[in-house]
Amino acid sequence: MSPATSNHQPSTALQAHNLHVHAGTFPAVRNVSATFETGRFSAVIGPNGAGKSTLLRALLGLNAPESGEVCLFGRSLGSWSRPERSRALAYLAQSEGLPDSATVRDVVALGRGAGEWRFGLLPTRPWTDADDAAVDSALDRTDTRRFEARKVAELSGGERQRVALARALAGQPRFLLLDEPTNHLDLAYALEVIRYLRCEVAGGLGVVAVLHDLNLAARADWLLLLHQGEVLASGPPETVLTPGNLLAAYGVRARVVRDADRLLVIPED
Ligand SMILES: Nc1ncnc2c1ncn2[C@@H]1O[C@H](COP(=O)(O)OP(=O)(O)OP(=O)(O)O)[C@@H](O)[C@H]1O
Repeated sequence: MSPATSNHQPSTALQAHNLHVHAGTFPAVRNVSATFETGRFSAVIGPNGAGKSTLLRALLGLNAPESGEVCLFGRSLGSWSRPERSRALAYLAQSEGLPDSATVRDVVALGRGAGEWRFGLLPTRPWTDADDAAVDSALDRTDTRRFEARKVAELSGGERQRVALARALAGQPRFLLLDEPTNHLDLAYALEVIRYLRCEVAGGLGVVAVLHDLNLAARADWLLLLHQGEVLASGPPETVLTPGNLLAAYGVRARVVRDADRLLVIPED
C-alpha cells in the first residue's frame, strides 16, 4: 500500500462493532455499532430498558458479547490485559459505593491504586510524587480539595458524586464511562457535573455518559439513541433529538426548539 493510501492514523476511539449482548438471558443489546472518540462528550440515551447500561458494561469489558466486538484504539478489548484496560477505561456506576470512614483524599488516591497500601495488600509498585500530583490535580479539577480531609460520611450526595468523579480522574484514563452520573443530583449539581466533564473533554478525555435528562444530553457533542436494544439514531444532538425520533423511542410528542446555542426538548403530552 502506498503512503498516500495507507492509514497511519492510530485509532483514538472506543468502538462497538455489530455488538449483541445479553443481560441474563435477555438480548438487551442487538447489533449495535458505534464509535466513541477521545476529546468528545458522547451521551447514550433511550427509554428505560433500552439497553444503555448493558451497552456501557460491554464497552468496559464487564459483559462479554454474544457476538460482535469492542475495540479500543483499534485493538480488540479482549486482547488488552486487565490492568491495561482498567487504566485506559474508568467507570462511574449508578451508585458508587465509597468507604464512609475514609477521607476524601484517601478515596481519590484509590484511583491511583492506593488500595494496595490502605488495605495492607502487597503493593505492586512504589507510591511516587507523580501519584500525589495526580491526586492533587483530580481534587482541584472537581473542586473537592477544600474538603479533602473530611470523611466521606460527612458529605452531601452531590459532593460524594464529585469525589467519585475525582477518584476516576486520578487514574488518568483515556475514556470515562458514566451510568447516569446526574441521577439524584439537583439541577445545580447536575449542571456542575456536566461542566466538569466538559472541561475534561477539552483536555482530551473521551466521555461516554448514559443520561436520562434529554436537556442535559443536548449539551453533549454526540448522541446514541437506543430503542429496544438497537440504534435508532446517532449523531450530533440536532440530528438525533428530533420530534420523530423522540416519538419513536419514547412514545412522547415533543417540540425541540433552539434557545441561543442550545436545544431544548419540550414534551407536549
Ligand atoms: N439479569 C437480567 N435478566 C434478564 N433481563 C435483564 C437482566 N438485566 C437486564 N435485563 C433486561 O435487559 C433490558 C436492558 O436493560 P438495561 O439495564 O441495559 O437498560 P437501560 O436502558 O439501562 O434501562 P434503565 O434506563 O431503566 O436503567 C431490560 O429490559 C432489562 O429488563
